[in-house]
Amino acid sequence: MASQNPIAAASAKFPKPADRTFQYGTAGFRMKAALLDSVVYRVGLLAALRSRKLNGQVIGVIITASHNPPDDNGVKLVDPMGEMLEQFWETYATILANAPSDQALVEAYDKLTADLKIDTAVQPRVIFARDTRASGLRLVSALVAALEASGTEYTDYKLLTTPQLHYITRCLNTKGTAYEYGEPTEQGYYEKTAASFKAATGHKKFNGPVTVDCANGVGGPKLRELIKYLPSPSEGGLEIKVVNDNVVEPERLNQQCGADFVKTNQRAPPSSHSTPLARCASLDGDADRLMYYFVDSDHGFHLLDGDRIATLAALFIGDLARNAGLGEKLKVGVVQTAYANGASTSYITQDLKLPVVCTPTGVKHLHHAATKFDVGVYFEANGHGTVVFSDVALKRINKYEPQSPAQSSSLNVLRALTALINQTVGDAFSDLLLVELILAHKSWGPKEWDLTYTDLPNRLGRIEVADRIIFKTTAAERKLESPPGVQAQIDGLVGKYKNGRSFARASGTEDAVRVYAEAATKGEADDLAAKVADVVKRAGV
Ligand SMILES: CC(=O)N[C@H]1[C@@H](OP(=O)(O)O)O[C@H](CO)[C@@H](O)[C@@H]1O
Ligand SMILES: [Mg+2]
Repeated sequence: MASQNPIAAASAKFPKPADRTFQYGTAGFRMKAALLDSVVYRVGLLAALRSRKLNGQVIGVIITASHNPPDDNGVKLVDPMGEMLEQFWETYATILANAPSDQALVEAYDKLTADLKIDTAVQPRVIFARDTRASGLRLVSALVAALEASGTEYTDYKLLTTPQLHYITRCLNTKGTAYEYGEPTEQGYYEKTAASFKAATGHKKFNGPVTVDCANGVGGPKLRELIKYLPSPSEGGLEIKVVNDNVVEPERLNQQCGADFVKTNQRAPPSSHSTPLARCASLDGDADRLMYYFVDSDHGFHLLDGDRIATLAALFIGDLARNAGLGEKLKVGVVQTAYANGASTSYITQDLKLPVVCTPTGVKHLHHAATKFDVGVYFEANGHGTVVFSDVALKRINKYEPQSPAQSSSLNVLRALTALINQTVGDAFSDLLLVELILAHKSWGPKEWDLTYTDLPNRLGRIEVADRIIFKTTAAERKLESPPGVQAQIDGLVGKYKNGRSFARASGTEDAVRVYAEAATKGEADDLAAKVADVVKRAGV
């Protein structure tokens, strides 16, 4: 009988809103927190199934809505190696989330168990954490109800940044193997990060402090914690000034601050009192994105976004590999999306002479493409990214016998970087420390970094249409194949602008079509974006 089934009984406490259809998208499930209880309950069930299917490996669940407003929330699953949930399982998540009743949910759960040949004797294991949103605790209780109803062993890591939970998931699943990733605790994360940062920095000097805007999210308290493990400024360590770290008033999360504010508005948070050439950085609400910026007395605000972090990392790691004597043996490549500034792509191919791959939007696509290189540097322009080292690359780096003191010192830095950089997912903390140590090694300020190439002026717009699904893309989202004829119109417009490039695609996270345009001048980029937007509007009615 349905009422005796523990899954149905617990589900009754988290009824699905009848008028809603949910979709596990690019960022998991994300929406107004008030709508999310049934979804989180069902994601808990899916986590149990996934862990059972993978022989009891630990699955991570993170409750966060990243850069979204404070009254949103979201939930995402983390696979055993700390990667995003395998794409095929997104469909199963969507099936469970949309089962119309408690009984239908049990049937869907049982059907998945049977179809996927899941051994019900396997003990599932799940870990979870949340960001600082007010709704987090309530949603945790829905998750716990699912884990208990499905007989899952679980650990609540309470408040963590998203990348910390990815790190711990990988640590737990690699413990005792040749690929052991680290201590599966928050403290283990700080210790590994701090030790490798110290080793990679050596005796290099930091030129003044970096101010970090924490979006009033979980990054604030966690960055303060990390700082305790880093060498202090009086010992020659990096001075990190933490700002926008108010988590006592959760309604301030991502408000007038944070990485998304800075990227979208192309200006510093109003609370910033930065002096010329001082390094500033902004995290997003779950600390997996990072933006840098500075002001100078001549030109005002300069944004150093994900493209800049990618190019800086690729430049530095390419040089290190060559100087260590591993230049031929480590193929470094960069992965971007169509939103990367065209000037960054030219800089990577023409100046750094490294290959660039363009993938569709969404970190999972970039991450996957990056693993095809020995050293794959991937970043979205919005500041989410990391560097992944293949197993072969790690072996080469660890086994290589340096032939000179110069090779030895480069090799040591490279080895330290493989530990510093969070290989599971973009991590604003390890990316921040990576940028800082590169600037210290090069004796660069933000201005020298900015001068490596000049961004093409660009414009990103958002257009609401009746049905965005009709906008179908090809060529890693750079061309529209439907509606018919629209791409030809866009090509016609682009051809009229010097250095013009533009594309339109349906957003995966919002009910809108995004239009991106770049051109030789700001005026032309705006003009091109407006004309392409008109084409999209006409096609979208
Ligand atoms: C132009 C842009 O910034 N798009 C973002 C946004 O995706 P859309 O599919 O464009 O809505 O959200 C994704 C998830 O956070 C992020 O990966 C991506 O970079
Ligand atoms: Mg985020």
